[in-house]
Amino acid sequence: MNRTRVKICGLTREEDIDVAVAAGADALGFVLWPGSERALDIDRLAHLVARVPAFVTRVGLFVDQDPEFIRRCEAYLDLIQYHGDEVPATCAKATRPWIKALRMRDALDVQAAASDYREARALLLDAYKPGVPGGTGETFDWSRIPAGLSKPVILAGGLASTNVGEAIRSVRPFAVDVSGGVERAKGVKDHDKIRAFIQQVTLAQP
Ligand SMILES: O=C(O)c1ccccc1NCC(=O)[C@H](O)[C@H](O)COP(=O)(O)O
Repeated sequence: MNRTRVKICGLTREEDIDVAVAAGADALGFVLWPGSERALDIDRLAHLVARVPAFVTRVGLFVDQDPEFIRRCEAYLDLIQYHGDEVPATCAKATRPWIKALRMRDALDVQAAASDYREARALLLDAYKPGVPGGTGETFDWSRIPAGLSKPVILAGGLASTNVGEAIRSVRPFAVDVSGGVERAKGVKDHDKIRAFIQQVTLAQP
């Protein structure tokens, strides 16, 4: 069984990046969608990613945005996270590897989505809240995740140090993704919460 990877999302500050890296984060998420309170512009993205060491994945998060803008951001990113209603053909415009976030609304057929988004490197499964594309801080019913999906699962939505161990034991995801659960305010990470979260992931390994 592989170690569960950890992505810390919604980073906006240098010191939070340093703590996440030192604590063992595998991937760091940067929100490039201007509707978010955690949003960065491209200059700030360039500045922040300059301190990310080799072998830590720089992930850019977009919500139904102009492919040209995404293209310009790609210079600073290793992986694209599509977090809106992008169809597979739109996702395929990226020149970087990409993942697709799926919000777990009742009607969603996860198996069908896994085959539709066949070029995705993973599916990020997140809570569904009408009118909010992501970063809701809410969990969803993990039992809705089908076994044997053809894509690696990145589990997101309302995770924190208090529930991530249970989440890993019940879902066995490829990775877990957290934003609000390691914050003290939107875009301002709590360093103790980051360390506690990654410690609980480590403790949950079989
Ligand atoms: O963080 C945002 O503001 C955001 C805005 C629009 C789409 C997605 C957004 N964030 C996604 C994430 O931070 C995570 O991938 C995931 O949704 C987990 O968030 P949380 O429930 O806060 O841990």
